[in-house]
Amino acid sequence: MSTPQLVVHRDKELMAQAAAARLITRIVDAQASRGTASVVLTGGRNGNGLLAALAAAPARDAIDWGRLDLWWGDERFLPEGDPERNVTQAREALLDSVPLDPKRVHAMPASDGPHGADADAAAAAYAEELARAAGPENHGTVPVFDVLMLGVGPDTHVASLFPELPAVRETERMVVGVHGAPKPPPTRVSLTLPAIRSAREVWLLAAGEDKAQAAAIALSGAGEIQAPAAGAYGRQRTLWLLDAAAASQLPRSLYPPASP
Ligand SMILES: O=C1O[C@H](COP(=O)(O)O)[C@@H](O)[C@H](O)[C@H]1O
Repeated sequence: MSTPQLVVHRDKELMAQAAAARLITRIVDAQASRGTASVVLTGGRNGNGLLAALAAAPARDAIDWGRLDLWWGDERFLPEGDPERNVTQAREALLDSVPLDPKRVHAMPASDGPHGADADAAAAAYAEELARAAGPENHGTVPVFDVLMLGVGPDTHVASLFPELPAVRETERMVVGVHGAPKPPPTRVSLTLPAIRSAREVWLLAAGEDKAQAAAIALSGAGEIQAPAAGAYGRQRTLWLLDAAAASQLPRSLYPPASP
């Protein structure tokens, strides 16, 4: 488990631009050392803000897009092309404008896909896809992702792991169907905490006043069942990327306010 590090930016626009720059560097470094890179995307406002900032960054051309694997931390279980699906929003924000290898874009199944409306079967299929991509060093379960990004919900949810729901208690499976989510749509597919923790780096994104309480709770020693964001950490690094509004309720010991 890596201890969370905090980076606080002035506002959400700067946070998105700085996080995009950080992601470019991380991908380029991984491709230089291992030939490929793997990134897990998040849905939500902050995740999509980062992708849009990446799309606008001239340095995006430093990435070898054909040697990048993209995965998702969660998906809203809706028909293909639904505007609320995380992959639809990611395509619009960035993916449609860069030369990715379609075979390396690992979207989670849709509710009108091969598994029909069975979110549990869709989750099992995604777990198999992850297992096929995992090398022997990963013990055959999930790849060691270079960067896994998570938006933090106002209720401390990450991916589609909501407080107290069964998905956040999962310790064996890497991907689960989520039923009865408090945020629409109620049916989702999500990586579990053990899958999230297989990443080298986990980045949690939180911008805006509505995230301030969630960040304060998750970073103040809350349990992961009550505050799923508290259980999200990477093997080598756990990075919270915040804007000043989201950091405004953090204890002084974690983030001292700016001097007058
Ligand atoms: O529904 C979801 O919400 C969270 C957080 O989204 P935000 O808009 O409050 O930042 C997101 O991380 C997750 O991927 C998504 O499915």
